[in-house]
Amino acid sequence: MKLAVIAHDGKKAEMVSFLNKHYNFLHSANITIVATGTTGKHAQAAGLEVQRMLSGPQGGDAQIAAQVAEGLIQGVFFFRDPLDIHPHEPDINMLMRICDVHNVPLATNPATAELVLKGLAVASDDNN
Ligand SMILES: O=C(CO)COP(=O)(O)O
Repeated sequence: MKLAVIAHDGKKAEMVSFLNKHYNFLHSANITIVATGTTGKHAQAAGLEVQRMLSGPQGGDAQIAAQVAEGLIQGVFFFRDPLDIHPHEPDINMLMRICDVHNVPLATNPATAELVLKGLAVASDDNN
């Protein structure tokens, strides 16, 4: 299973601490993590293993949306900063729309992401 993680600048620290907190589960459940460029750089600097796409404003959100549309990504954790403006707002909206079009779980804050991970843990227990 592949999960995408994306965080706006004001939320990158929260994303790294979220991933650290859940790394054992993600690793043991064989979940591959793909990230937009700078989010991925922060995660790698914290010692986490992630695949990096382009930075969000350079097309990283669009690359992740394409993988969602192709059925290659099964969940998206997108910690958005609602208090900041983003030059690539159309790409952000497009990624969220594509998740809805393809019924792919999309968590836009850590509280929802926790619940999604709990659901994945239950699903992976059921499969074992
Ligand atoms: O801008 C982003 C999401 O819209 C995130 O991109 P970065 O991880 O490259 O900062």
